[in-house]
Amino acid sequence: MAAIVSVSNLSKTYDGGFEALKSVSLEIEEGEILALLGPNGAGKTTLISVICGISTATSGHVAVGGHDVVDAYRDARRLIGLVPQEINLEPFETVMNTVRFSRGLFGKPRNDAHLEEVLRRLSLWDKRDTQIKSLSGGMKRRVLIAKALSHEPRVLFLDEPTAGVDVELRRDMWNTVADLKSHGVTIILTTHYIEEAEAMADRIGIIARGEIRLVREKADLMRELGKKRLVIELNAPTAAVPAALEPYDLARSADGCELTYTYDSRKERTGITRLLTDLSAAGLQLKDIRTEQSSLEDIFVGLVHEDAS
Ligand SMILES: Nc1ncnc2c1ncn2[C@@H]1O[C@H](COP(=O)(O)OP(=O)(O)OP(=O)(O)O)[C@@H](O)[C@H]1O
Repeated sequence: MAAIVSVSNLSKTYDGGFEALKSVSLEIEEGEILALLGPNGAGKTTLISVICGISTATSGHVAVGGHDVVDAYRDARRLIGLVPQEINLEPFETVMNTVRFSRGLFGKPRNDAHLEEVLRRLSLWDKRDTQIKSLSGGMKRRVLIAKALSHEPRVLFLDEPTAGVDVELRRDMWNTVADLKSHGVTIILTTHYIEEAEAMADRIGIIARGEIRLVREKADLMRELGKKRLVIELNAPTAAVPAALEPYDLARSADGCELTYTYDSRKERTGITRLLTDLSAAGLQLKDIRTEQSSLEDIFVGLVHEDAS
């Protein structure tokens, strides 16, 4: 797949001297859902703002659909829909007029058939003549998406789509995003909910302190997360891992009291039963055993801590 958004060596230093983005490079492929996961203040909104042409970079380049976001601002901006964090709608306007007006701002000719399709897809068609002020919070968020889709963009940016939203609405938003993807929209969303990145994304990028720390296929990350560790506590410390146990590639703790076996929990045969038999044959006595599993949360927290230290 070809990259629809290409970010290269992007840096942003705010006026006060704060470096919010540090040489960020990222390729976003057409049709994918990329989740940018990062703690508060990591630089997610800044990155989106620069890509969308709302904020200017200090150095580096961004191209959307091959158009440079600075030199060919209009061409790039036409391809982008942006759903902001804040609900900024005109309360007395109707849903239909809101999206119609938004489309007009992009200089696109009136196309009510397209707007009908967008509103239907977002379950807002029945509300087309309703004033914004009479809508629920969840519906207002959907109107923001409808507005962002009004001019037929190819890439949709969702900045913290479910911040402060209850669980039910969050799931509703996840379904909406999946549906948009099935209609060929490329989606980049920012979130600090790990669960959200897991639920929606094809790829996950972790951003911390203005740097992209990792970008991986979610499936690969999940495969890694499928790895479990069996920690074996011994009755007495062992000076070394017995030769008979070498095939298990056990890690010995510094004090020799624990041996750790890493295995794939999703495999039919984990090797645990055989390991326990072999341990006892090697003369090691167990005091206790426990399992541990690394999660995206561990990876995330690890990266963020490493950063803070
Ligand atoms: N206009 C500005 N002037 C100076 N510093 C700013 C400005 N806007 C943002 N920052 C700083 O840049 C950093 C990144 O902010 P940004 O809003 O991009 O983070 P974020 O990852 O979107 O955070 P959140 O999850 O809280 O929305 C923060 O430390 C913020 O205080």
